[in-house]
This record gives sequence, structure tokens and C-alpha cells, in this order.
Amino acid sequence: MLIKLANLCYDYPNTRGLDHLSLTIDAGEFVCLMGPNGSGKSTLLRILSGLASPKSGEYQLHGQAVTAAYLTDAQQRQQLHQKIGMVFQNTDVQLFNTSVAEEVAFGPRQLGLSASAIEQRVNDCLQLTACEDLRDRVPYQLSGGEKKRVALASVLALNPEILLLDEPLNGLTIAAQRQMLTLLQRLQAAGKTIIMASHNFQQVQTVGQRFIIFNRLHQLDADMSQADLQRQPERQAQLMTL
Ligand SMILES: Nc1ncnc2c1ncn2[C@@H]1O[C@H](COP(=O)(O)OP(=O)(O)OP(=O)(O)O)[C@@H](O)[C@H]1O
Repeated sequence: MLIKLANLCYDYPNTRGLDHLSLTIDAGEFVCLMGPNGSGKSTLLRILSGLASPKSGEYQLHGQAVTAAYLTDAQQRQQLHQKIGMVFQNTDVQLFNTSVAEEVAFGPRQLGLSASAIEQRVNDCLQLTACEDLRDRVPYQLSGGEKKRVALASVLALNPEILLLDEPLNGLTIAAQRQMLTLLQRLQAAGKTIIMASHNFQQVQTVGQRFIIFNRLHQLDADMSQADLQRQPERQAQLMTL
């Protein structure tokens, strides 16, 4: 078991973010988080990535409890960030370098890799995400779809085992959405665990292998495999309306 959540709750100052969430996720799964606006999908991704810590309940990664105390240790935080990479809903918050190549090199440089190892990673990640033509461009000036690919490239440069993606299809053309999902499938085939929040059931229904669905009360409403979901037309109809 890769991830275990037990009775996890998270509260913002005036609202609940997640209510008593318990689930496990195994290595290599392709999980779609779904549910209405404000149901807790982004909150869960923030907790998994270590950007927020649960107010109560437990989050374990590889059997290690990830607590507020654990996250205050810079070395432990860095280890977590090497295992889990996140592509944010608003990619502008994660693109801050002056060129795409620099953006992708930033993480490996922080890890202290050699110049040739960094160059190799940058080339590999740009190629994987079809960003080679963008390498000298200014990230901030790219289109929405290009920014998403560069953000993914910069996350992949740290070679995380788990990829978290918050609405990675938002703002993309249908063709770019398909391209992004195909890339995520390839990454899963290469052994990554993919956990993605999306409203776009039409696009993700054939790609996601497991659907974790939240309700308006920030609780787990359903947790089902793609095969289970295919046998439930009413549930499919509900997800189409999100
Ligand atoms: N920074 C914040 N401060 C206060 N409340 C917040 C904050 N971020 C989220 N919330 C609240 O927490 C709840 C869960 O929000 P969250 O962003 O996790 O939902 P979501 O399922 O990702 O929604 P969406 O589909 O709109 O992205 C909502 O009620 C939201 O209003």
C-alpha cells in the first residue's frame, strides 16, 4: 500500500475542507478525484503533497505518518517532494524561471545533480511532454496548454513516483486534453501513480481506472473502479453534470 488515509479531517477557518476521509491507494493506480465544486478535491491534493497537514486523522505514505511535525523538518519535506510531484490548477504559481529549460532544470539543480545529469533530465522531460520547441521561451508567456505541459515537465524532472494533478485539462482544447491524458497513461505505464482531480468526466472516464467521488459535505460519496462505474448509468449521468 502506497497511501493510507484514516479518518482524515481538514478545516479551513470558516469551512470544512474534508470530513472523515478513509481510503488507501496502491502504487501504479490511475485515480480520478471527482465531485462538485468545493467538495474537497484540491484540499486532498494539498494534503497528499504536504502543502497542508490534516487537522485530525492520519495520512501515511509508505507506512510513514506525514504529520505537521514531520513536515516542519526541511529534509523530510524535501524527501516527500521528491516522491510526490504536483501540477497545480493555476500553473502560474509554479512557473517562475526565465526560460522553459531553466524551469525544468530548477528542481534537479536543487537536488545538487551534476550539470550533465541535469541536462539529460531536462532533455528527457522536454521530449516526454512534447516541449522541446519551447525550451528557450519564457514560461509566463506561454499558452494555457503549453504552461500545463511545462509544469508537468518540471515536476517530472524530479522523477516523483506519485503525480498529483489538479484539473490538468482545464483551459485545454479537446486535442490538447487527449494529448495530456495519453501522456498521463504513458507515465502510468512507466510505473507512476497518477491522482488527478477533474470535472471532465467525458474525457477522463476511459482513462481513469478508479473514481473517488466526494459529496457537497466534503465526505467520500463513492469509491469505484472503472468497471463498476460502467455498470452504473445513474452515477455516470451524475458525473457528467459536474
Ligand atoms: N484557502 C481557503 N480558505 C478557506 N476555505 C477554503 C480555502 N480553500 C478551499 N476552501 C473551502 O474548502 C472546501 C473544499 O474546497 P476545495 O478547493 O478542496 O474543493 P474542490 O473540490 O477542489 O473544488 P473545485 O472543484 O471548485 O476546485 C470548500 O468549501 C472551499 O470553499
